[in-house]
Parts: sequence; structure tokens; C-alpha cells
Amino acid sequence: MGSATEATKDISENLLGHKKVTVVFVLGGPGSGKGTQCANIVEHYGFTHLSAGDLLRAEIKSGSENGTMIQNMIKEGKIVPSEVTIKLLQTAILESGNDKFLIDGFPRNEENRAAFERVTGIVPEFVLFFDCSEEEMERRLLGRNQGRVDDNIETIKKRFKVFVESSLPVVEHYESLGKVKRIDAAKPIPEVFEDIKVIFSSLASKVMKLVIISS
Ligand SMILES: Nc1ncnc2c1ncn2[C@@H]1O[C@H](COP(=O)(O)OP(=O)(O)O)[C@@H](O)[C@H]1O
Ligand SMILES: O=c1ccn([C@@H]2O[C@H](COP(=O)(O)OP(=O)(O)O)[C@@H](O)[C@H]2O)c(=O)[nH]1
Ligand SMILES: [Mg+2]
Repeated sequence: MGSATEATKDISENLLGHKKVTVVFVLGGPGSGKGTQCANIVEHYGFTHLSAGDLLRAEIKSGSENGTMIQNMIKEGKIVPSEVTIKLLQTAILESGNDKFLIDGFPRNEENRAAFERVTGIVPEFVLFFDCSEEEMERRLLGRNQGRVDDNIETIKKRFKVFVESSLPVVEHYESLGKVKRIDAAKPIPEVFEDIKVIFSSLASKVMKLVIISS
């Protein structure tokens, strides 16, 4: 897929249910290692990484009219209105030219989840869930050193509360559909990736089987 017009055509076919786009939601608490492992998955399995938080931070930097609102929500650890985040994700999907996406850090609440499915018609292949203690996540966030306005102890506590109250119900929803693949994210980075490889290698062989059966 090359031009923007072709990309638009492809996604509209997906909305009509004709063309399959593979989406994996990568969820887990702040500091659980989602971004770190998404970079590894991209390198080995050809997915496009879409971090909702990164897209929101880029929107602030671009000088968008929503910039101040987004900045304030992030500083407070609050969830930005879903129409803003979904629009950014949709645009990134359309512009990527790829058909396999890791959506990292979204959906963050049930309303995000339902709105994304309604607007895009996309349901995730599965959810990769990073399981990690708050104690370990706090240690990692305080050592992240990326100059983020939300990596301070006050905002971190708020983010943990939002995660438990609003984001975990999304994981539970997908759990009830048998779609959650849980990773022990407390292990060192290379060991976490070894566990992730098992999941993505079996996804790749499943896709190969489908190709063979249908051809
Ligand atoms: N398994 C791990 N063990 C120790 N530190 C990690 C691990 N995974 C990530 N980190 C570090 O923790 C911080 C947060 O990781 P990041 O990938 O940004 O998490 P998230 O996107 O889930 O908030 C980063 O500084 C990263 O280098
Ligand atoms: O779908 C999203 C993703 C992120 N955020 C906001 O962006 C912040 C940082 O999100 P990110 O995923 O970058 O944080 P991480 O979990 O990686 O530490 C969150 O606390 C929210 O305020 C949001 O509102 N909606
Ligand atoms: Mg992240």
C-alpha cells in the first residue's frame, strides 16, 4: 500500500468488514514496560507501534488547539476524552501503510474501548497484558528520565489509582472473552521479551496456516 488514497481505501474496507487489520492492545500499569517491549516486537514481527501517550504528547508539541487541555490531563494522570485519542490513532493507522498494529496504552477505560470499536470497527486480535507490582513500576517511573511532566511521585500515585479503577476493567472485559495474554513484566527486559516471543511466534504461524488453508 503506497499512497494516502490507497491507505484510505484500505481502512474504509476494514470499516466495512472486508479487509483484515490486525490489532494487539498492549496494556499494563504505568512503568510496566509496554513501550520498551513494543520496540522489540516491532523489530522482530513487523508491527507498527502506536503509543497513545506518545501521540498525545506529539499533539501537545504540534501546537494543536487541544494541546493545553491534553497537557493538563496528562499532568493530573487523567484520561483524555476518547474522541481526541481515537482521532489520533485513526490518522496514524491510515498514514502507516501497515496492516499490523500494536496499540500501546489504549484503551484506558471502558468508554475508550467501546468508542474505539464503534468508530473503527476494529476488535483486537488479543490483549498483551503486562503484570507488574506498583512498587516495581514506581521504581521504574522515577528512574525513567525522559523529562515527562507525569513521572513524579504525586502524579504517579494518581495514575496508579486511575489504572486500577478505570483501566483494569478493560482487561477484565477482554479476560471474559478469553483474549488476554498475561506476561510477568517484573522480570528483566530480555526475559520478558522471551515470553512475548512465544506469543508472537504462535500468532505468526497461525497467520501462515490461514494463508495455506485459503490458497
Ligand atoms: N523489565 C524491565 N525491568 C527493568 N526496567 C524496565 C523493564 N522494562 C522497562 N524498564 C524501564 O522502566 C521504565 C518504564 O518503561 P516503559 O517501557 O516506558 O513503560 P511503560 O510504557 O509501560 O510506561 C523505562 O525507563 C524502561 O527502561
Ligand atoms: O489513551 C490514552 C493514553 C494516554 N493518556 C494520557 O497520557 C498519559 C501517559 O500515558 P502513557 O501511555 O504514555 O504512559 P505510560 O503508561 O507509558 O507510563 C496517561 O496517564 C494519560 O493522562 C490518555 O489520556 N489516553
Ligand atoms: Mg509508555
